Amino acid sequence: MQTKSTDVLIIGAGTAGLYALREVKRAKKDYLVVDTGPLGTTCARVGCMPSKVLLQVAQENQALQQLVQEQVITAKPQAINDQAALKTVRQLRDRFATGAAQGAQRAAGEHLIIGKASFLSPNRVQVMTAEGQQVIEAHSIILATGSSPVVPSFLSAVADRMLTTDAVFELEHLPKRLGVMGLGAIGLELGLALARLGVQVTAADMADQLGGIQDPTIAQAAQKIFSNEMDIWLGHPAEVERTEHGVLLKAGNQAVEVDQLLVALGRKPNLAELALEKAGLPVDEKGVPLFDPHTMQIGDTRIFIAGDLNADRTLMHEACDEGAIAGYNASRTAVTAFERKVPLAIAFTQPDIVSVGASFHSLTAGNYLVGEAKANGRAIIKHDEQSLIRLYADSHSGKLLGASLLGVDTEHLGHFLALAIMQQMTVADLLQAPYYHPVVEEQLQAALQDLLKQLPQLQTGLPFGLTQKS
Ligand SMILES: Cc1cc2nc3c(=O)[nH]c(=O)nc-3n(C[C@H](O)[C@H](O)[C@H](O)COP(=O)(O)OP(=O)(O)OC[C@H]3O[C@@H](n4cnc5c(N)ncnc54)[C@H](O)[C@@H]3O)c2cc1C
Ligand SMILES: NC(=O)c1ccc[n+]([C@@H]2O[C@H](COP(=O)([O-])OP(=O)(O)OC[C@H]3O[C@@H](n4cnc5c(N)ncnc54)[C@H](O)[C@@H]3O)[C@@H](O)[C@H]2O)c1
Repeated sequence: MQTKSTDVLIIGAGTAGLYALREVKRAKKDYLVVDTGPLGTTCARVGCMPSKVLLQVAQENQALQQLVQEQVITAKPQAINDQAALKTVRQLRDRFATGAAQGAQRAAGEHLIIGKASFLSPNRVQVMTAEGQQVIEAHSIILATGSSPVVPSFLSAVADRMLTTDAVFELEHLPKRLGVMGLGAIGLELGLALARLGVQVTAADMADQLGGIQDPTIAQAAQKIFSNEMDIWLGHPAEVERTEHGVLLKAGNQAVEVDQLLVALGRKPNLAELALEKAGLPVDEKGVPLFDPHTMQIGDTRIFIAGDLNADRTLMHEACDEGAIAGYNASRTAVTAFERKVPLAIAFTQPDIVSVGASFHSLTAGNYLVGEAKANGRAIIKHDEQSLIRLYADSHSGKLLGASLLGVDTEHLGHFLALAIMQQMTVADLLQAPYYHPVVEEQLQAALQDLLKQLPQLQTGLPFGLTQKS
């Protein structure tokens, strides 16, 4: 059996692992990277990218249908060619995934080992490869093996009619009737995309609000908007039953027969095969190692954990930051604590659902104010009649704390607000920015004015948004 030694071993060559690798190389450390394959990252192969391509194709189809309905286009277009639509999604997906896989191969070069890694002891890992077993001894180890869809065992009865995100982008044809279990970001994005391609979608979530939206006013508005496109059942766990021609999706006292089932019940960290017990790591009740989110270090060990594997901030840009932090610290004796960025989450549902900064549940009653604005002219032009944005500000200082947004193109507003929160800007500061007309950003201006009216201590007596020339 071959034994190799290295400074840093990275397990998992996905987004977090590759960002870690960049820092290890910058520190000029010796390294090895192990991945089971397929390379190409979850984000590009089965995650962020194919889901956004599918949403784009679906929105284009929806826009076309709308023009037909308004008789702007009079010749009825042919029915959607689902095989071609799904092939288009795969073609673009393949471009992203191939690019990512080639990037991983280039970055790791001859230091890449394709195989399954598991611990033998705190600094020794065995790797099962096609050629046999290898043992690697490393001074520091970075764990970045990502996550996989949660599929409860009761679904095995309908396994042949069940899809997860690992399979949905491989479909050759669209089902006529689809059941969606779980209305988090995945269930919502994919349920809406498929509904916009003409699939009859019924989606169930046991939570009382969809998309994990915490702000009750935004949650209610989102439910109203998206219920126009698919049947939404909230508040009861979903169950299934096999039928002669499909699957009976049930929740509470509702039931519907569907042809296929998309399971979007969350993702679980890929911990099981790592044999963490042999590394003697401290873990929580779910078996996830206890780590410091500012250093990515597990306890006081030389083992670091980044990306979806730590089940903390399971988003692509967070995986990049966590990988970079882990790679930086794994390459040095002293560990540096890094500031984490302003929280930002976007579901690309058009109207988008955005949460930025302090979440609604984290606000303290009596210490915050809400500024609200509804759809403006530009939103209405973009067929978004019901958008709603809610900004939260500190009731004493007037600093912006966070926001919950529901509206077309609010992905961009979310970034603007994240920067403002990062800079600790007040409502009055933010109103000093120019707001062009007609743009969706004017909704921010309206919500900020709504806030400033409630903050007499920030008012100068001058017109809102204007300052005296010095
Ligand atoms: C459908 C979908 C849509 C999404 N959309 C978005 C979005 O729009 N925006 C966003 O920010 N996030 C989105 N996400 C989340 C985002 O994709 C993840 O947060 C991110 O990809 C996690 O990266 P990672 O490096 O932790 O994991 P991965 O990229 O999965 O990397 C893990 C790597 O580890 C390897 N591996 C696994 N087990 C082992 C082992 N035992 N030994 C060696 N190697 C192993 C795997 O082969 C893989 O290469 C989406 C996710 C899904 C599923
Ligand atoms: N645009 C984006 O940023 C984006 C898009 C897709 C996915 N993601 C990431 O992928 C991860 C996984 O997404 P997800 O949507 O699968 O997970 P999730 O945890 O966000 O949502 C799962 C949903 O399933 C529901 N659920 C669980 N068990 C149930 C049951 N028995 N019956 C009915 N409902 C049940 C939960 O209430 C929850 O709302 C998320 O953490 C997210 O960060 C992000």
